[in-house]
Amino acid sequence: MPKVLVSDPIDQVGIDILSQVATVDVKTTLSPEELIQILPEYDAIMIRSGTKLTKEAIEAGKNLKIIGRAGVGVDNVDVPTATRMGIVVVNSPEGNTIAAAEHTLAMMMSLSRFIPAANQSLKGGKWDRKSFTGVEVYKKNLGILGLGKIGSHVASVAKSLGMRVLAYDPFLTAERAEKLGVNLVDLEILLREADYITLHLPKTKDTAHLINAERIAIMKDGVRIINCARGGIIDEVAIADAIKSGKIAGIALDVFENEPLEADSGLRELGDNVILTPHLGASTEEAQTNVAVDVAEQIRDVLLGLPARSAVNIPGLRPDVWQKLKPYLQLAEMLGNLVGQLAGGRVDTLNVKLQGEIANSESQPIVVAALKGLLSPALRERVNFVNASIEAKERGIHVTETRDPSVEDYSGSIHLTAHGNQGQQSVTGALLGKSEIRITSINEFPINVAPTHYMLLTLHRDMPGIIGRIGSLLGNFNVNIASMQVGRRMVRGEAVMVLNIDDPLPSGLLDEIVHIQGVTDAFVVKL
Ligand SMILES: NC(=O)c1ccc[n+]([C@@H]2O[C@H](COP(=O)([O-])OP(=O)(O)OC[C@H]3O[C@@H](n4cnc5c(N)ncnc54)[C@H](O)[C@@H]3O)[C@@H](O)[C@H]2O)c1
Ligand SMILES: O=C(O)CC[C@@H](O)C(=O)O
Repeated sequence: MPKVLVSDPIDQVGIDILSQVATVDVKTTLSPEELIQILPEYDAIMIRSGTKLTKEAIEAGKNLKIIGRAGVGVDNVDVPTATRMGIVVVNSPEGNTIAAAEHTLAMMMSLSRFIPAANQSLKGGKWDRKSFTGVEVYKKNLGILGLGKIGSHVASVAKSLGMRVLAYDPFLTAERAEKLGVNLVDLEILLREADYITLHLPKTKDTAHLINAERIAIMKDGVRIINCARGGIIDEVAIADAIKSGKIAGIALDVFENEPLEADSGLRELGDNVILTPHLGASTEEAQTNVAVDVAEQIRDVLLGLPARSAVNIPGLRPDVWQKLKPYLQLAEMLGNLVGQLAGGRVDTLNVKLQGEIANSESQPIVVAALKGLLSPALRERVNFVNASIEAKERGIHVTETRDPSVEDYSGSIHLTAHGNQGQQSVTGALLGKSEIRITSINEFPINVAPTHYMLLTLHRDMPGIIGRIGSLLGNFNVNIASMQVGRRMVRGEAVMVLNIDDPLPSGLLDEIVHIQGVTDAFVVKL
């Protein structure tokens, strides 16, 4: 049984799913050192935002196949290291959308009506109504930074509260914003016009300290800010200063530059107009069930050899799409392996052409499969679907993609062309029925060969006697031929022969074959 480590509190439903296929250890109080010490034992790890999977931790996880993040943000995972090590990283992109949006709205209302402070005051024995006169959100401007899943839900609720919604999101189309009934504006306009500003974007090098002293200075006096996205998008020192000066009327933070927030953080000292929650955006029963199921199912599937539906470092495939593409992925991998062996030396460019019924399919997984096949003779089990693209890039292999739906020889086929330091080679493959793989051309010579473990390929002149001579040579060396195919474009022109052989070719025999008169080249292929 594979072993899965659950290192943050996860809903029991997730543990039950994992237990169907693995031994599950739940250890939620590990120090970073303890984590590094035990990670080599595990095939998978499931985390929330508490566990930090640093480069060092991931490198210690020598047997890890998958990292499951029960939530959206993967900023606590060193994804490039995982990718380099061929570890799939999956998340739950939608499981906690509503929870985070509702927490944001609750923060906005709490800021407007001083609910936490009024509650504290009343429980402290007072009946103070004067200190807690709030403001209405009705007819106010809400500025949303990042109009993705959470931002969009906040926008639609805010509109129904009678707010005017402005959004800044450089990656969003004007059509999408219009459909949401939101005014898409420049950052500066949003900062100048908003009465409330809420953040819903990822933390990247471009968004770090996006809200800083300079940008606070151009905001309306009395603005209220909410951050339920990620700590560090706001400069905490700058907002604390702006609260103290009265420039900002209120701020509600669910996320912090350092989590857990330091016990002596200055933010804890600020007044009633500052509301702090300990990263609770995703903490609803419903969201925790959603993310646990979503991620546990993906870990279970990957441990069973199935694809993940929302991997962040490989193309995620829906099960129905995967069922359809699976035989083509196997075909692409075999063809990549074949064309790489024919190319012999270094490959600089690989063209992947999707033909017939798959011409309009998602190409990325097929390209990745072809690259995995291409690199597998050199990298063996070190290359997989996760790191094939990176490994190819690091080796300077440039990938191009083309599509031709008009090719109708087979229902769907894949054509690969590899250019390298030893020239150009091309292969085509198709499926017979639903899943039987056939090689249907080599260097544009039509053939129809079922690939086998050992194959001998020759390029030769189509003339009497050549095939017999090659056959006798193999017989002399006790190599058994299982089947044979010849492809040619014209009688007595150039031809290709593919022999499926039962045994590996003894050393020196290939050289003898190449020296037969009329043979221009010969290759031994091991698939
Ligand atoms: N507090 C919590 O517990 C909690 C829960 C869930 C999600 N989150 C966080 O909330 C954030 C949003 O999550 P989501 O699911 O809506 O993500 P999403 O990917 O659906 O949306 C993010 C949006 O940000 C936009 N964006 C990216 N860079 C930007 C930039 N420089 N300026 C403006 N917009 C930019 C993107 O175009 C996208 O539309 C993430 O940081 C996520 O980690 C927090
Ligand atoms: O794990 C959590 O509770 C927080 C999750 C949240 O930050 C996310 O990005 O999905």
